[in-house]
Amino acid sequence: MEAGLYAASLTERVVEENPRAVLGLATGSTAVPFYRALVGLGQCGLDLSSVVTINLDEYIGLPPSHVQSYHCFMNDHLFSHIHISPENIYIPNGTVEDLERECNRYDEIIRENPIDFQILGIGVNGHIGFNEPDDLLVSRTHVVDLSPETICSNSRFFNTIDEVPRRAITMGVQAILQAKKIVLMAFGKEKEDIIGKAVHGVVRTDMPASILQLHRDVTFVLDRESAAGLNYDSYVMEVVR
Ligand SMILES: N[C@@H]1[C@@H](O)[C@H](O)[C@@H](COP(=O)(O)O)O[C@@H]1O
Repeated sequence: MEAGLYAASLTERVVEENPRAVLGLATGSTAVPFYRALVGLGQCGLDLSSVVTINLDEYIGLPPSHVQSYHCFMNDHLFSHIHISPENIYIPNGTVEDLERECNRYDEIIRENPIDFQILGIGVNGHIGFNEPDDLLVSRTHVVDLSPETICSNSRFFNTIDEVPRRAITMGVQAILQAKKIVLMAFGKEKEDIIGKAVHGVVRTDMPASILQLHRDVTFVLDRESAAGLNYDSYVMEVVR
């Protein structure tokens, strides 16, 4: 089965059980096939009109109209293709003056809308959302200085590396861990090492995704390349990118 479709079918089950489910959403190239499949399921009758969506993160300084903002990504890949009311869509606003207030506002939204289903990608350095490797992990929504690895990795979406924002607002690890179900998607050779560490390694704040080992319901949707370091053959259903 195609990986994006597999992840989307897990979402479908949640939405069929609860049409008002709260979906925690991610951006990044890994998520693109997931959204394509979800839009396809929507066209085949899956009713997404009452779901609430809460995105993980947004760059600071990019207006929603900027082509590389996560607002724009979500509109392009999902929201413009499904029927969903705009008041049910939450994405941090990285253009406000008072960022601390925005973080508090976002935590209040998450508190009022506990996440049923969280989609995650993973950064090349093991970040989830924009929770970067550090001496500590922050539980609440916060402003983060992006690491040099993340800036370098995400520069592929910008004309020059200087255009990549240096800071972002991200949901903290508490909201992620409180999601009832988590699906992390990762593809390609460049994710093999971090997937090995996230799944089998010790739980460390300098490998943020390893904290998912503390959650009771996480599904990793991987291709052969990203899963090459794991010994889970008998547990893994074959998916293709
Ligand atoms: N903040 C996002 C993450 O949420 C995402 O997981 C990561 C992976 O991106 P990609 O899927 O393009 O490798 O990209 C960004 O940094």
